Order: sequence, then structure tokens, then C-alpha cells
Amino acid sequence: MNPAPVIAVVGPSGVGKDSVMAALAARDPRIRLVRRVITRRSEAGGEPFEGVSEEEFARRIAAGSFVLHWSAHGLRYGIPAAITDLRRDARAVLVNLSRSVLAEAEHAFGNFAVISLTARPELLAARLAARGREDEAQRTQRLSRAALSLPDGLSRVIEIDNSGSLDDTVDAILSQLQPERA
Ligand SMILES: Nc1ncnc2c1ncn2[C@@H]1O[C@H](COP(=O)(O)OP(=O)(O)O)[C@@H](O)[C@H]1O
Ligand SMILES: O=P(O)(O)OC[C@H]1O[C@H](OP(=O)(O)OP(=O)(O)O)[C@H](O)[C@@H]1O
Repeated sequence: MNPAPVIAVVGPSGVGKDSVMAALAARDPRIRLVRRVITRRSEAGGEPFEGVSEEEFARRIAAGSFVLHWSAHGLRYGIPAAITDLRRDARAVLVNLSRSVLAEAEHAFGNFAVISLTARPELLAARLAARGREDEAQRTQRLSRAALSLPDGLSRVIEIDNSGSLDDTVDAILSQLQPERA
């Protein structure tokens, strides 16, 4: 069987990427989530991730452990090469990516789609404040990136508004995923 599609979930901080991914996986266990490697405090909460030091992150890059890696928010993010194993028996594999690496991701994964989440601007600030993971300066820095656009030429981009209920968002996404892998 061909490897399952990798679906990047992208959009501004606070739009609901991690929440939507967790809710999708809760609806269908064959929708798998990539556990990212991040130079963030392990106790920061939110998505399940592996927290590592800057030195360990650089060591893993040198060892070829990541299929993708990037820097953002003063942090470093890596997608483990083990994503290949996840794709074997999954309906889809979801991964929270930076909008800046989507062209590279499409080349790396082949069977690839993007869910581009949006939300009303006033909700982004309110949701980041409610999440409480970042301080005010970090929230301001994140909000300044909200309007970052996606690169041209991506083969499949599904734009989804997450301004309403999370359940409605998940319904909207599931109605657009490839039915043949259901
Ligand atoms: N549809 C929604 N309705 C209300 N709150 C939401 C919704 N989606 C996400 N949230 C909340 O908004 C905050 C940011 O969500 P999160 O998934 O961390 O966003 P991102 O990963 O895009 O930064 C969290 O506190 C989360 O519980
Ligand atoms: O280049 P951008 O598309 O603006 O994305 C910047 C970063 O934000 C997201 O990470 P994370 O989910 O850790 O941050 P967030 O919760 O603030 O979105 C995403 O995975 C990138 O690492």
C-alpha cells in the first residue's frame, strides 16, 4: 500500500493547529500525529513533543535524524525521519509545520496536502492569552507573523476557518479528506 498522505496543518499562532490535530486524531485513530522535536521546555505543555537542548538538536541534524527542520519563535523544530513508519498503516499523518517550509515538505513527502487554518484576527490574540504558554512579548511577536502567506505551487491546500466550534472545524476537515483512505 502507498504511504499515507502527510497533511501539514498551518496557520497563525493561536489559530488552533494543535487543538484541531488532537481533535482529528481523537475522531479517527488512523489519523496519526507526528511528535515533533523542539528546543522548548518539556514542561511547556500543549502538543506532545520531545523537548531537547540546542546542542542535542544540532547533534540530531548532523546525524540526519530530521526529514525537515526550521527555526521560529526563537525555537528550533525538527520532524523525525521516523514519520515514514507512521505513514505505513495510517489514513493520514498530521504535522504542524511552519508555512515557510511547505515547498520543501511537498518535495520530501510526495503525497502531501496542506490544511491552512484561519480565524478572525481578534480571536488569535484572545486564544493565545487564554492558552497562557507565552508571555506578552512572545504573544506580540507571534501575532506579527499572522499574515504570513503560503508559497505558490502547492498541489493541495484546504483552507478551513476555525473561528467557530472545534467540532465544526473537525467535521469540515473530515468531509474533505480523501474518502478512499477512510
Ligand atoms: N475552535 C476553537 N474554539 C475555541 N478555542 C479554540 C479553538 N481552537 C483552539 N482553541 C484554543 O485556542 C488556543 C490556541 O490553540 P492552539 O491549538 O494552541 O493553536 P496553535 O497550535 O495554532 O497555536 C488554545 O487555548 C485552544 O484551546
Ligand atoms: O512560520 P509560521 O507558519 O508562522 O510558523 C511559526 C511556528 O509556529 C508553529 O509552531 P508552534 O505550534 O510551536 O507555535 P504556535 O503555537 O505559536 O503556532 C509552526 O510549527 C512554526 O514552528
